[in-house]
Amino acid sequence: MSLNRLFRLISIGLLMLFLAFAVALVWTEWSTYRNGANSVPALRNLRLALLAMEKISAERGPANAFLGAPAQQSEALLKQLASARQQTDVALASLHAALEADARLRQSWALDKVRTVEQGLGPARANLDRVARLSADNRSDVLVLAAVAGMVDLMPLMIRVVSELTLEVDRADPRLRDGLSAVRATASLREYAGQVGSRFVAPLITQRQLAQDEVIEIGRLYGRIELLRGVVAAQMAGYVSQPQFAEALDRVDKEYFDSGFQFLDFLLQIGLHSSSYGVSTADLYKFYVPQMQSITDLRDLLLAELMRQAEQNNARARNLLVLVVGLTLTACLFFQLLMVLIRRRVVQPLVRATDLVAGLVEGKLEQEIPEARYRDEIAAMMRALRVLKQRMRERNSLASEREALITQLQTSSNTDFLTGVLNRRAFFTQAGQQMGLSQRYGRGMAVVLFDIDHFKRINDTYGHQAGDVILRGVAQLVAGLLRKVDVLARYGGEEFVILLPEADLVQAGSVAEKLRAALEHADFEIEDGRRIKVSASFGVAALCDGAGLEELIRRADLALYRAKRIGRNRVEQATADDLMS
Ligand SMILES: Nc1nc2c(ncn2[C@@H]2O[C@H](COP(=O)(O)OP(=O)(O)OP(=O)(O)O)[C@@H](O)[C@H]2O)c(=O)[nH]1
Repeated sequence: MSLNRLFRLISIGLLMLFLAFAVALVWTEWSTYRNGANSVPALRNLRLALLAMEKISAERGPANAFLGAPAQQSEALLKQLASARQQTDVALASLHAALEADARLRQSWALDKVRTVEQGLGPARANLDRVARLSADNRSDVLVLAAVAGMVDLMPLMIRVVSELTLEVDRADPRLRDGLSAVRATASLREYAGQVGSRFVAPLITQRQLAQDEVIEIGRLYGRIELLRGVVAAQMAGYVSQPQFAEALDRVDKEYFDSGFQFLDFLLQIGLHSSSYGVSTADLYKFYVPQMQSITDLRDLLLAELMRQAEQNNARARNLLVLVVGLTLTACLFFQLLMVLIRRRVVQPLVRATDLVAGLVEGKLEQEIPEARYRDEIAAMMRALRVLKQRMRERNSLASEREALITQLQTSSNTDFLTGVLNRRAFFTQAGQQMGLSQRYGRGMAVVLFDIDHFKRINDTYGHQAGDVILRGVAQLVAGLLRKVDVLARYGGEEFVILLPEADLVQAGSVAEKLRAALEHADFEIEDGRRIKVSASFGVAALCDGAGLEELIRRADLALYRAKRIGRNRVEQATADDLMS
C-alpha cells in the first residue's frame, strides 16, 4: 500500500474516532443541558404543589377554630375561614393550571390527584360547615372527628402530588437532590405539625379527656415531628454557613419547637388526666398556628435557594455545552488542518521524492526536481536530489566522453592514418577471426595482395605528397569495389591486402582482375591538378589443405612476386609450386 493511501486511510480512521468521541461528548453535555432546562419549570410546579398543600393545611386552622367556636364568635371566624378557603382554591387552581400547561404533566397522575383533591375539598368543607353550625350539644365527638378527618384525609393525595413533582425535579437535575430532601422534610414537618394540632380539636370542642387512641396517635406524630426535626437539621448542614439559613432554622427552633410545640405539650399534659383545658379551638388557632409560619418560611427560603441553584446549574450547563461544542469544532478543524498540513508537507513531498529517486535510478535525468516551498528537511532532500541529478549528469557525460575516446582510440589504432583503411595489425586481428570461422565451418577464404607498380618512380617524379594522394585514391577506389564482408588493409608502403571470406581461388582471381582493370582505367588528380594513371600487380591465394593465414599470405605474396616479375599490371594465382615451396 502506498504511503499516500495509507496516510489517507489513517486520517479517515482517526477522524471517525475523533468525531465519534466528539459526538458522544456533545451529546452528553446536550442531554445534561436539555434535562437541566426542565429543572426550573419543574421546581415552579413543585413550589405550587407545596403551596397548595400548605394552604390546605392552613385552612384547617380557622376551620377547626370555627368548629369549636361559640355562636357569637362564628362570624369573625367564618370570615377568616372564607379567606383561607379562597387562598386554598387559588393555590390549587394555580397548580392545576400549571400542570395542565406543562405538556409532560398534562396526562400525569399528579394532575389526576389534584383534580381529586379539588373535588374532595367541597364535600369535606360542607361536612365541616354542617357540623360547625350544629348547636354545642349536638356537636358530638364522632361528628367533630369526622369533620376534621375529612380535611386531613386530603393530605396523602397532596403528598403524592408533591412526591411526583419532586421526582420530576430530581430527574431534571440530580444535583438538587439534597436541597429537595430538605424542602420535603420541611414541608412534611409543617404538615405533621398541623396534623398534631388537629388532634386536639375534638377534645377541646367536646371538653373531654384525650382518648387512648388519640394519645397514641399524638405520640406517633410527636415521634415523626422529632424525627423530621433531626432530618431537617441534618439536611440543613450544608446551608447553615449562610446566615439567612441559620436564622431561619433558629426561628423554627424558637417559634415552633420552643413555643408552639410547648403549647401542645401543655394541652397534652392536661388531656391525659382531665378535660379542663381552659382554652378553645380559637385559642389553639391563635396561639399554635402562627408558630408554624417559621417552618413555612424555612421551606420557602430553601425553595428559593433551590431555584437559584437550578438556574445557576442551567447557566453552567449551557455555558459548558457552548464551550464543548466550540472546543469540539475547533479541535475538529485543527485536526483536519493538521492532517492536510502533514499530507502536504510530509507525505506528498516524500512520495514525490520517492518517484524522483526512482526516476533518477532509471536514468530519467531530464525530469524536473521542484523547488521545495518551505525551508525544511524536505527542502534539504530536494536540494540533495538536485545535486545527485547534477552529479549523475556529469558522470554520464564523462562516461560518454570516455566511451567516445575509447572508440576513437580503437578506430585510430586499427586504421591506417594515410588511407583510412585498416592497418596491418587490425587486418591480422579480423582475418584471424575469419580464418577461425572458415576453418570451423569448412568455408572457403581467399587473400589478394596487390602492389602499385613503379611507385618509387611516381614519388620521384611528382613528389612524396603526390604519392600519398595516389595511395589514398587507390585505397578508396578498391574499398568502393569490395563487398561489405571483404576486409581491405594497407599491408605496408604501397602494398595492400584483401581478405575475401567464402571465396575460392577462381572467385578471388575475378575480384583481383576487376580491381586491376579498375585501377588501370582510373587516374588520380594530384595537387597541381595533373591527373596520374597507375597500375598494380595482384597475387591471389585461396584456402586449401588446412593452411593458416600466414601461409595463405605467403602464397599470395609469391603470386604477386610472379606478377611483378612477369610484367606487372596483372593478376597471378598461387600455383601448386607455391604450395610446396
Ligand atoms: N609517397 C609515399 N611513398 C611511399 C610510402 N611508402 C612507401 N613509399 C615508397 O614506395 C616506393 C617503393 O618502391 P619499390 O619498393 O622500389 O617498388 P616500386 O618502385 O613500386 O617498383 P615495383 O614494386 O617493383 O613496381 C619507395 O620509394 C617508398 O619510399 C608512402 O607512404 N608514401
